[in-house]
Amino acid sequence: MIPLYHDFTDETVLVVGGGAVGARKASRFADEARIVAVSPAFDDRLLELAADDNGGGRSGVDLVRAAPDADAVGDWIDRVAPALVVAATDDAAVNAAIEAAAGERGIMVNRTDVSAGPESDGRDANSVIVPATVDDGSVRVALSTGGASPALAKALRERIETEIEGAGAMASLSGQLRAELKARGIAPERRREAIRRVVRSDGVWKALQKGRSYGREEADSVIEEVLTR
Ligand SMILES: C[C@@]1(CC(=O)O)c2cc3[nH]c(cc4nc(cc5[nH]c(cc(n2)[C@H]1CCC(=O)O)[C@@](C)(CC(=O)O)[C@@H]5CCC(=O)O)C(CC(=O)O)=C4CCC(=O)O)c(CCC(=O)O)c3CC(=O)O
Ligand SMILES: NC(=O)C1=CN([C@@H]2O[C@H](COP(=O)(O)OP(=O)(O)OC[C@H]3O[C@@H](n4cnc5c(N)ncnc54)[C@H](O)[C@@H]3O)[C@@H](O)[C@H]2O)C=CC1
Repeated sequence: MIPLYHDFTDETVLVVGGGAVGARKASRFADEARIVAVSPAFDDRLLELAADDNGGGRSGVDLVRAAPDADAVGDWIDRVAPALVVAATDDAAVNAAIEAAAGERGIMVNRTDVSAGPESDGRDANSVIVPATVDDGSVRVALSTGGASPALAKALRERIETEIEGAGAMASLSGQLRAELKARGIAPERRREAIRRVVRSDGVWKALQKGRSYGREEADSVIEEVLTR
């Protein structure tokens, strides 16, 4: 499995099953995508999500009360035309039918009730795993145990949370600096060396905690040292 980052802006995610798991997945994807959740009953978290989906530039969360059986899930996929389907019912036969119907249509599917494919040595080609994630600004860590232990994915995510603190500010500063060095016409080898030093400098990381201008000052001295050698 190869991890990739996918932008769901302007896309729809169909979540079938409105329990705790369906609610967690819907809430994750609602940051970007329009959500259509289909279920005979909805977790409180999904009801809240749908109620305040007008704020924050979200694309919206639509709740549809229905309980499609295995034969009907294909029609739901055709009607909603999602980029991704999340199979999150507590009915394994329905989840399996969703996976099959999505597969026939070449649509990504996240099956929440199994860790691997039928042969247990892999998932279907279009079957995706939702990783545990940590964000700091534009920096995003995604973590999977290959389905072996979601609880471990969560525990590791909690550890990494403190580890990447400040990475967003560093990404933003070093991104600006590399653009500036390019614009100044600094030779590529020097430029790369300077940026590599900046992102590894404890001094710059520490200074950034005080504020961007302190980080900038510290980074400038690291860069000058490289350029004047
Ligand atoms: C395969 C996968 C499919 C998918 O959903 O994409 C899947 C499958 C299953 N999860 C199960 C259980 C739990 N899942 C969690 C938590 C998370 N599960 C997530 C992802 C994934 N779960 C994918 C693999 C990810 C990987 O590769 O590691 C996370 C990371 C992301 C997210 O869901 O948002 C999120 C943590 C988010 C965070 O906090 O950062 C907890 C912990 C808890 O709740 O405290 C438990 C209980 C403890 C335990 O059982 O481990 C069960 C058994 C159900 C049962 O027993 O009936 C199955 C089915 C099976 O294993 O067969
Ligand atoms: N991937 C993950 O992280 C985890 C996965 N699971 C698995 O995910 C599944 C769901 O877990 P929970 O949300 O805790 O269960 P739940 O029982 O709280 O929710 C299931 C939801 O599916 C709905 N549903 C049932 N039949 C349906 C149909 N035909 N169409 C649409 N909706 C239907 C129910 O009304 C209910 O709202 C379980 O099979 C469980 O094994 C459980 C924990 C974590």
